[in-house]
Amino acid sequence: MTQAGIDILDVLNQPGTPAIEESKLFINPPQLDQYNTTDFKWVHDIQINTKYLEDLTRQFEAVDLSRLKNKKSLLLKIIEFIDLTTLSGDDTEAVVETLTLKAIQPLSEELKEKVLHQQANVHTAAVCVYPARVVDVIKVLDRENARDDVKVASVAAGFPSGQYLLETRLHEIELLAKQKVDEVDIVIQRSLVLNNQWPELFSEVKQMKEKCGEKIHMKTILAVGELKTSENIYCASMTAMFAGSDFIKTSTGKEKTNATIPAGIIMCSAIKHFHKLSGKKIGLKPAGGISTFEDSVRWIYLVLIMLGPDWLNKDLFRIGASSLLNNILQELEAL
Ligand SMILES: O=C[C@H](O)COP(=O)(O)O
Repeated sequence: MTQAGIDILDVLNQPGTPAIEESKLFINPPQLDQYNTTDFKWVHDIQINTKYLEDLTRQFEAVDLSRLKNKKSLLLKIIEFIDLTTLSGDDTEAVVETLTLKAIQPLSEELKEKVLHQQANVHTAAVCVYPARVVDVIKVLDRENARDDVKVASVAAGFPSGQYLLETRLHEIELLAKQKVDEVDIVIQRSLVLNNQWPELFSEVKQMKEKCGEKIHMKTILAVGELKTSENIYCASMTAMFAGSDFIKTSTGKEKTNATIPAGIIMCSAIKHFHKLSGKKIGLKPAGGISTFEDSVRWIYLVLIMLGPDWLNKDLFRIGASSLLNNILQELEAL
């Protein structure tokens, strides 16, 4: 991309925009009408065209995003996409209080004056914590009268490994539902993918969604860095969506490899296929290692190109991140 001042929503028509021929992502075009959640035979026909995936990844990574116009509104938009996260063993009530206040009011008075003028305040989409810290988030949101502004999200289902008995994992979600969280980020048991136990994966995720009910949005973390193949990422994405996930999420942030562009391409393709099949729009949440403006814009751009502008709202797109917000604030200060 060589022109100066290109709006993110104009990039579709710019030279240098990756021209996606989605069917080329697969060696044989996926037979969507064969997909089912009973015998899962279709899984064996999925074969990703690695060379095309590499080409596309290169194209996405080569796009020059440094000349985007209206950086300020893009930075503010990114704040609204963030699930502001702390997932540490040493999280305390005080740590979570500070984080939640930051989610409610990320901009200092001075910065607000500088960049927002008379506009309404900006918040992050959610605060995301371990189950034991949910109570701390709710306490602050209630006290600040901000329960409608920022969602309460908890990781669950034996996060981050998923290596707990199903009964324990389901019970954890049940307890979170009683605490009235808005969103639950469950993690799958990777062994079910690695051993091709697709009906079992479907059944587990479905039971988890049943514990969430309709009101609680369930984001399913695939831990793509541990799924070994692109085919597994695609099939796990489809299975999670068939099982009722409202979002699919790349990573816990604890794997050696977290959110990557090739995984994002495959997940977007699965979301597109699921939309074609069911008419339902499922959200995407890249998470893990996303810490800069450039990282975030690249994901926004990927979603825009692969899924279209309809997906660029916080009901369908989130960025899970612990350190991104501070960097975005620094970028705003530097404007
Ligand atoms: O879900 C969110 C991730 O755990 C955050 O990962 P991060 O600490 O690399 O930003």
